[in-house]
Amino acid sequence: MSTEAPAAEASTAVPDPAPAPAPAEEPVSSLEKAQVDGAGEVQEGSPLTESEAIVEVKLADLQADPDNPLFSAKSFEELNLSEELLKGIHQMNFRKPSKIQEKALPLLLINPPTNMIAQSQSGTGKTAAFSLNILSRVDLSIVAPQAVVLAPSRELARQILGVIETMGQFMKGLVTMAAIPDPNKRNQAYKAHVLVGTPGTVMDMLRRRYIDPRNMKVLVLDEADNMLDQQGLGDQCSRVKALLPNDMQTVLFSATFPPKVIQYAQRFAPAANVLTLKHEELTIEGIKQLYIDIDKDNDKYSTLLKFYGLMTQASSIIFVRTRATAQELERRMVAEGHKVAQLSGALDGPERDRIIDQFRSGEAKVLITTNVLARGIDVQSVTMVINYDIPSDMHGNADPETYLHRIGRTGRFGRVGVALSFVHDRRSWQQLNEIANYFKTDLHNIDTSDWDAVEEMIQKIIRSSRAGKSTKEMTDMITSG
Ligand SMILES: Nc1ncnc2c1ncn2[C@@H]1O[C@H](COP(=O)(O)OP(=O)(O)OP(=O)(O)O)[C@@H](O)[C@H]1O
Repeated sequence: MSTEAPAAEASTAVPDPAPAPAPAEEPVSSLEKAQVDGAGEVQEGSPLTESEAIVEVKLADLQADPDNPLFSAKSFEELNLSEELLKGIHQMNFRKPSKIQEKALPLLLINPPTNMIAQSQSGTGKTAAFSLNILSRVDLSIVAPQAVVLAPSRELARQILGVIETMGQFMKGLVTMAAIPDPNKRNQAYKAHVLVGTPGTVMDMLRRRYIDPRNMKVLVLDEADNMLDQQGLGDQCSRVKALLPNDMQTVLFSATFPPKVIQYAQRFAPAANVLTLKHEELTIEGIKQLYIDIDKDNDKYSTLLKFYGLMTQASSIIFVRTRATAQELERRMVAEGHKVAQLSGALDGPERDRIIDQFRSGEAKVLITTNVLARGIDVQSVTMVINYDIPSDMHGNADPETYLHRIGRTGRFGRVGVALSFVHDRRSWQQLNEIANYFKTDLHNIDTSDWDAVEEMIQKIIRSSRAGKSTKEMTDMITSG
């Protein structure tokens, strides 16, 4: 009986089916399956080719601005990385480290290894920071697990695995494996240097001795606040840690560390170097945050349809609260001839893999999903995020952290994006206000009296690059729409 924690989504629908006993994956590259953004692969025929080129050029400006989270004073060459890793980074088209990479890496690479708790805005390259540490510490002559990364969803685990494989492609003999639920593969030893998985599967595999803990050196929790704060996931992470050697380097990364979690995080990773940010510093300037005031709940759907044309210009994600809403929206939109895909924890693993891969490849441009994909998913072509339901907790209180992670699916590493939130009643209005106050950020109302103007304004944002533009200039651009 597997113990995978339920996905972080409101479950008015069926609970997660109990996944089959955890499965080992073939130790083959999952690169064919997982797109790895930043790997320098040309997206042939992609409508984004032009804007990708603009981002390349403008990135240099952003990385030269000390106030920008992408800024760095150093080069990758100065960060004490091996030749193989520098080649991997070069292959991924990374020119300069971001602030978090520049700050975290020297501390992570110090010997004896030190724990770390690190926070940095969404889309600023945290994955590369912890992956470079792992790959620097792996001894290739021992083919046994030496590092394990835990992530809250199978999609994120597969994505991180893809990044590690691309980054480590010049390390001869490197073997990596995913530890995520897969009913077709079971009772198989994890003979790999690096594992990336979901906490329940990793826990099961350690308990059943398919993962040998004896050579383990590094434990990473990505989206650590979420993993430690969620009841099921938190327990599983603690159990994994208890089954690993005591002297593991424990590394916790996230864009958000609410105060109530940080103390627990410090117990989980004792004596850690801590890099944190104020919540006012967390919003990304390149994400234009808009909201639309809808009179009646019933009009939400017809309002959504008005944005369909904009949604399909590049890629978009529509976030809803429950699986049932996700399914319902998909059904209605498909019935009306729109091309949309839907992913929630109600689907089985292979189906989820198929859908996220379709979305990454651009085959599906509009994805309807729940909070299960709110965190970590990196698809550079996402220019629009729609909060069809404002993120809230089980008591109906605003959930600013989830809002930040959701909107952070766009505006990745210097790109521009639009985040549009639907407000339809007093409660959703209060929730959005709370979120705006929490981050001390301005949200702009969309004037629905002239849809052509709305469309033109959003088009302008999607096409523009924020490089060199101050917040004020960007704000003027929106308000002058
Ligand atoms: N130094 C760099 N130069 C250029 N691109 C980079 C660099 N570091 C990372 N990237 C790219 O930036 C994107 C975002 O990186 P990543 O997914 O690691 O962000 P993150 O900080 O983990 O975000 P989130 O908080 O949403 O999980 C990826 O496409 C990655 O390839």
